[in-house]
Amino acid sequence: MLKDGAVWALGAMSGTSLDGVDAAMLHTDGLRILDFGTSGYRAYSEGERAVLRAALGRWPGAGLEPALEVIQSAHVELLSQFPGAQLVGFHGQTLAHEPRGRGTHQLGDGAALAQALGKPVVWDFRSADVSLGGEGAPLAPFFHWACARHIGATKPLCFLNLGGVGNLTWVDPRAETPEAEGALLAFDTGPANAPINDLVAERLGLDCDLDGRLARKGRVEDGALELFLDEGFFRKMPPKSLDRDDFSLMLDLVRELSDADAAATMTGMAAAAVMQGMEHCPKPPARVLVTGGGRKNPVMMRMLAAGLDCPVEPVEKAGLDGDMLEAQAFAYLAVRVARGLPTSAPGTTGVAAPVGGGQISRPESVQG
Ligand SMILES: Nc1ncnc2c1ncn2[C@@H]1O[C@H](COP(=O)(O)OP(=O)(O)OP(=O)(O)O)[C@@H](O)[C@H]1O
Ligand SMILES: CC(=O)N[C@H]1[C@@H]2OC[C@@H](O2)[C@@H](O)[C@@H]1O[C@H](C)C(=O)O
Repeated sequence: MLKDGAVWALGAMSGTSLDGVDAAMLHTDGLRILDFGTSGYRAYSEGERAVLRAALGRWPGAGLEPALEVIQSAHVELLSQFPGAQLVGFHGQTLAHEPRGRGTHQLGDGAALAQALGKPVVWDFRSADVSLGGEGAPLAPFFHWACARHIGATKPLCFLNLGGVGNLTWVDPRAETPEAEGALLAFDTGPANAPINDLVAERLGLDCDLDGRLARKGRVEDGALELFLDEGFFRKMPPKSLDRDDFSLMLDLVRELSDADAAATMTGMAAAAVMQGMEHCPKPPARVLVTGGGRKNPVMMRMLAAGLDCPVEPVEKAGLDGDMLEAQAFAYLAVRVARGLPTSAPGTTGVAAPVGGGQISRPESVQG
């Protein structure tokens, strides 16, 4: 276990949108952010993405070797470019997530990665939380607390991650630790970019609706939006989390619409899901800081700004890096695991008591 001192940790995240691996260095003692370091990105090739896509929904077992090979080799390639890292936080690729059912599955072999990099690797961050009754997600909220303190926030604020799935964290920066009662409330809001990506891939062979160019030309179809908001998920109190494809029915709701109207409606659904989620905040936030790829979609940002009564801004407005926040989060969580500190709490995953997820693998030469 690490002593109290700060370390340079390297976090790596392969998100639900399957675009690639993000990696970022963070100097932290597991409580405070002392400094941000360099970062990098390794995109998946078309072929690699197809292999990963084919593995979505799968649980550990035979047949995953090609997908595992993609994850391991992409991570080794990217993470070897950070020789200064003292510890690695390796999220892996979520293939399936059913916290009240079969569990949660992040593909990746932390022991093999530790061996390949010659560094200790913290991995399997979500299982312990799930086995103790938590949702296993979202896990970035403890880092959001550290970010809120780092930027000098004095009033409650929200972090909104618009990735493949959306997740919202309400944080009270006056709390002394992230696990303190009332410090955090976090949950997945609903689908964000994943269904939009799926729509434009299916209809137009595109990766995403870049800059909302398609949605901008369309109009939100209210009937489809209402049917979407009828989903039981939105009435559920937090904590709650989602699998990437839990809302694949969305594609059916827009099937009859033109490409532009379908894109506008799906963008509207992602924004409306966030607005529903905001109603769960214990107190109105002073601002909503948006991270993840969705913050680059001006149509989505405009819809959010129109629907919420506080400023909605990309995290860059507060000096943070919205492309790397999740990778930094897993660097932060890795240090917390190594120091024996919790990484989730009742307010973030619904787990009964604060819990430290993640296991540590060390390369054989430095074992013990
Ligand atoms: N300029 C842009 N215009 C529109 N959408 C964009 C733009 N840039 C990124 N995106 C969307 O953001 C997605 C990537 O977001 P991000 O990297 O936050 O997802 P992720 O980390 O894989 O997901 P998650 O947080 O759910 O694990 C892209 O797949 C795309 O849909
Ligand atoms: C099971 C899983 O991998 N969930 C992801 C996903 O992507 C966004 C949202 O759904 C969030 O719950 C989580 O990721 C972020 C990094 C988190 O744990 O905070």
